[in-house]
Amino acid sequence: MIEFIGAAVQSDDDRRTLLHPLTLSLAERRVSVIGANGSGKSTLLRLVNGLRLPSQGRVEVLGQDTRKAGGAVRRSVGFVFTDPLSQLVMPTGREDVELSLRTRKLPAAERRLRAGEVLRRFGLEHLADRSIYDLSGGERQILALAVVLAVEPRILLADEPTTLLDLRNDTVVRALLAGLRQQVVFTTHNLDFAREAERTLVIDGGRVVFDGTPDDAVACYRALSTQPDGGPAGDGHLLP
Ligand SMILES: Nc1ncnc2c1ncn2[C@@H]1O[C@H](COP(=O)(O)OP(=O)(O)OP(=O)(O)O)[C@@H](O)[C@H]1O
Repeated sequence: MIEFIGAAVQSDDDRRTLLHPLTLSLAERRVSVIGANGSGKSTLLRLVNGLRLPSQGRVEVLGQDTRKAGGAVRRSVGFVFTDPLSQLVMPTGREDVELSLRTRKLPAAERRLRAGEVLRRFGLEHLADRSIYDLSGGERQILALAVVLAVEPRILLADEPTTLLDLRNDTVVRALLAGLRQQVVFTTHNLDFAREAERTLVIDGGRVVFDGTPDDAVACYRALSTQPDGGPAGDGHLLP
């Protein structure tokens, strides 16, 4: 369960509101977040794992305040970035998975064993000892997911996880995310992918302007995108 309680974000110089005060709870297993470039989608995701702290209000994840219990929140919440190279820090995939498992304080031999299991589960074993720079964008994206999921976070945040992928890898990553038992909150510009969620938020100018079913949310987003003053459509829950 993720709870925003009057949570708002100001820019670092305090001159812009990046996210207006937001109060809502997310308990669904799949939640998508859509909206124009720069509308605040990543900002909202970053609030959930404490990468960003709210300027006012608070965010609670699994009952823990991201400000007061940042470490515990980050242990429960995995984050996959759009660009996998921004989070793959070791020369090879195997080392990256092993590094991720270090946070679980396992002995080295067990880490190596577990890393092998994870790489096998994600179909990456044959690539595990190659330089990450020799992998394709899709292979890197799946590896980044494996690295994050190796420690079995209870919630996964994925920021445009399919943006860099071709059709085949897009299908692979979407199927992988669909099969996870974790709660997954993802941002995307792919409206078909957004529809695979149970609930969709539409963000516009730093405000969650619509919260409802994916189909209604997509209709709302289309209306916003085509008419300068287009309003939300459908039966979803409008937020002030
Ligand atoms: N630290 C910061 N200081 C000032 N402005 C910021 C900061 N971080 C983000 N922004 C701005 O906040 C706005 C929202 O950014 P955010 O990355 O959340 O958008 P987004 O909806 O994820 O966009 P995209 O679809 O392009 O990835 C943007 O205008 C961005 O430039």
